[in-house]
Amino acid sequence: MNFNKIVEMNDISFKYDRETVVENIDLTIEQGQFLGLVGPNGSGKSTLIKLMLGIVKPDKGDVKIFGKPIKQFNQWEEIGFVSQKANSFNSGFPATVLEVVKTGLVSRIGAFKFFNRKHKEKALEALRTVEMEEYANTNIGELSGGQQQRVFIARALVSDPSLLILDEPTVGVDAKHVTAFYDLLGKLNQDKGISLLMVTHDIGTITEHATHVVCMNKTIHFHGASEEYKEFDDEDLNRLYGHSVQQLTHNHDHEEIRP
Ligand SMILES: Nc1ncnc2c1ncn2[C@@H]1O[C@H](COP(=O)(O)OP(=O)(O)OP(=O)(O)O)[C@@H](O)[C@H]1O
Repeated sequence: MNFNKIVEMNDISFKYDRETVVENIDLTIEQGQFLGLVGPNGSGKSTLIKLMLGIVKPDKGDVKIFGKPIKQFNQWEEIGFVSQKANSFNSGFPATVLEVVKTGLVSRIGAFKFFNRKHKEKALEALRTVEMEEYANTNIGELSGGQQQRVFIARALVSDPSLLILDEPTVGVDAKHVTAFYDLLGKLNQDKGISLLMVTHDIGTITEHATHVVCMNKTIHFHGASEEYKEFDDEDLNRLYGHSVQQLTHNHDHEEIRP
């Protein structure tokens, strides 16, 4: 879609019950950006995404998607979303990879319409992009976590989104496949022109790949170019977050600990 600002969040606050978990957030995602969203556990990252997708409504502030107030926005095929738990199908799940990817077209063609040959081609093309075409007829549950994650990216890509949002996509992905996964994201961003927002705890790796980094802990403490973030020393980071940067780390075994 031809509008430079994909997402605009203006002075957003949100609370579950009585606890405010997102406070006074201003955030814009522009076409072409690859944003890494980092912050400690429970800092509101997933909630921020829910606010962006209209899954929860802010108590204060407004969200615009492609310049339209979120309430009026209805072209949701423009925003692809891969959730944290996408790669957790067990081996008995009765759907092939191709069938899973085709469900990504439902918002475009309607839930009760039939898939045709064109849709199959689209799904195969998305699988080619993530280098999983050869598994089209394999049951999704037979794939590894990393392979399943690629399939879910294909499902999000099949409707040609402008922005792909990924919530901790490397959790459960074998460490040796994480590099290839980032290469895939780089290809989507640079070759296909898809904007990316990725939630991660892997600060070291994300700053190597993303164009921009957003650090949040209820509110945004830093939003700028990855290059700028990489210049920070421990003291700068402690000042940014108001506490030790160690609190930014997570206990996933395969993830890096330090920026
Ligand atoms: N549905 C809910 N009802 C009540 N509180 C919630 C709900 N979802 C999240 N929270 C709380 O809101 C806060 C922010 O949670 P959120 O999941 O957005 O953080 P996060 O940064 O994504 O965390 P993590 O890195 O652990 O995934 C946490 O304190 C969490 O316990």
